Amino acid sequence: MVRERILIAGLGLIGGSLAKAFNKCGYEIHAYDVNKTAVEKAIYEGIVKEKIENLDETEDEYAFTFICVPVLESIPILGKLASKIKNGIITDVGSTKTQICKYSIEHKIKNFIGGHPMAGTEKIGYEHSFDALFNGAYYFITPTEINRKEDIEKLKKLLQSIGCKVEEIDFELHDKITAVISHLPHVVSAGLVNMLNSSEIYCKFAGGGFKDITRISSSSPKMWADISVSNKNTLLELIESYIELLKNFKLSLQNQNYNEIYSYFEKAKLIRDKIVSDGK
Ligand SMILES: NC(=O)c1ccc[n+]([C@@H]2O[C@H](COP(=O)([O-])OP(=O)(O)OC[C@H]3O[C@@H](n4cnc5c(N)ncnc54)[C@H](O)[C@@H]3O)[C@@H](O)[C@H]2O)c1
Ligand SMILES: O=C(O)C(=O)C[C@]1(C(=O)O)C=C[C@@H](O)C=C1
Repeated sequence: MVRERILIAGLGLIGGSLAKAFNKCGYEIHAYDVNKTAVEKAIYEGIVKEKIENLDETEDEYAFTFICVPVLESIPILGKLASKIKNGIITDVGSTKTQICKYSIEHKIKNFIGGHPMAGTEKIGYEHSFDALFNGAYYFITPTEINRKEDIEKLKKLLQSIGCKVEEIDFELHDKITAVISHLPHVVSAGLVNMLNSSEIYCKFAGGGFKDITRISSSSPKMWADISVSNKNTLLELIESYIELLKNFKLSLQNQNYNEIYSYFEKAKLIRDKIVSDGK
């Protein structure tokens, strides 16, 4: 029986995890990456069937194509792939959606549907990928007016088949939401680590609390620089709000207003406890 083919462009943590999940479901995976050793390892492991050397020579033979590279690299790759792939669905996994979706509209790429799994880790590269990464995770898709209904349904079904909870959302709203729950937290986490300035005494004694709140700072600098730049305006607004929030806390502390100080922590505890218990 002929297996449906999926092309993965960018075989790192996310591309590799998708490759492993789809391979398990019976798809034939072809992969492209500037890092040839990642693709070779995946072929050796039996996850990937074929290495694509040059995207300019891509055949129009894929039911689905996933672009899984850092967001600023994604648009040129979409441009190349869209000129080759006319039948199958092209999607991406980038953490920001406005730029790539606007590009697809401007260039009338009807078979492109933006996507973004709300699942990941702080690890980088194919060697850290695993097939269960998306199981039970929310997965945003950001269709636009140029997409065909049947393509949207096809992509949804594929993602559901690897355990994702698929949510359709407008691409600009997506970037506003993820700026709050993901992009600003990464900026803040990196800021807390940078506060240590590599000082030996701080690094030596940093304990569970510090490691918990800064786990995500071990993520890829390229990935986060790209995300920050591509969601610049929303992130700038949020940084202003966050500074305001810290200023208010500072004022409460300066005024020794115990009730306000208490409320700051109490409010956070209530919201955070609810997020955790709802997610169970
Ligand atoms: N890591 C996460 O938690 C997470 C979660 C959801 C979405 N994302 C998004 O997924 C995408 C990939 O992130 P990742 O975590 O897999 O990163 P990664 O660094 O693990 O993998 C990226 C892969 O892309 C390859 N690559 C980079 N530029 C390329 C290019 N121009 N052409 C071909 N290959 C190229 C790299 O060699 C690497 O193998 C990013 O857009 C990111 O925003 C990441
Ligand atoms: O768990 C982590 O390490 C992540 O940073 C994952 C995380 C997130 O911020 O929640 C990172 C970026 C994505 O676009 C989606 C998920």
